[in-house]
Amino acid sequence: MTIAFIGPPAAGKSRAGRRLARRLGASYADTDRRIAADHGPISELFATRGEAAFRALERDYVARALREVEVVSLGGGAVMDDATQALLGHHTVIQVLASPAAIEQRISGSTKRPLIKSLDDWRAIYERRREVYERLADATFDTSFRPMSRVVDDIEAWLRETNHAVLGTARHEGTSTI
Ligand SMILES: Nc1ncnc2c1ncn2[C@@H]1O[C@H](COP(=O)(O)OP(=O)(O)OP(=O)(O)O)[C@@H](O)[C@H]1O
Ligand SMILES: O=C(O)C1=C[C@@H](O)[C@@H](O)[C@H](O)C1
Ligand SMILES: [Mg+2]
Repeated sequence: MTIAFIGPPAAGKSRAGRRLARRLGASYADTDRRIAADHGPISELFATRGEAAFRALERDYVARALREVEVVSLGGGAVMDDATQALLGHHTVIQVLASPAAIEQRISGSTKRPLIKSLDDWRAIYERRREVYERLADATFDTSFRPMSRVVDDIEAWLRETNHAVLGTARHEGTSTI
């Protein structure tokens, strides 16, 4: 059973997922990174092939990552796909969130997100997707204004409470502070 990180843009899906996997010695993938490695930057994909083509690619990359690795960070919009929603029902889904004030700092000056040019864009997207993120999530962790290592401490503690299978299968390095 894979652990999938979901949440709005810049919430911390990639950082939290990567860190958790490193700490657990678990296999990891970031679907945005995999798509970009194979097809070029996502902003260019949006510009040249359009969002619909990106979403079709994304669906396949998400399905493959959920089969292949123990921890996966999804793109922010991946959960809006019906097939992806159905697949996620068979996995452990962790939502990460951050406050608008934290998001504002993170997105300022960044051009890598084609759908987010301002905090208002972010708010509108989050409000549109909020119900879906909440419905799919097994647990939610706030990443605003705190070190990611502390966030990952909380996630690891939750996995222990729920006796998650990844703790038995991954090469666990319990005392690491990565
Ligand atoms: N806890 C944190 N404290 C400060 N900055 C953070 C924290 N978490 C993430 N960031 C910053 O926020 C940005 C987004 O983080 P990350 O890429 O992990 O988010 P994401 O949810 O994967 O976003 P994306 O929509 O790009 O996939 C990064 O620039 C990162 O440096
Ligand atoms: O929220 C979204 O729709 C997106 C988020 C990013 O992770 C990328 O997947 C892409 O920029 C689209
Ligand atoms: Mg990411």
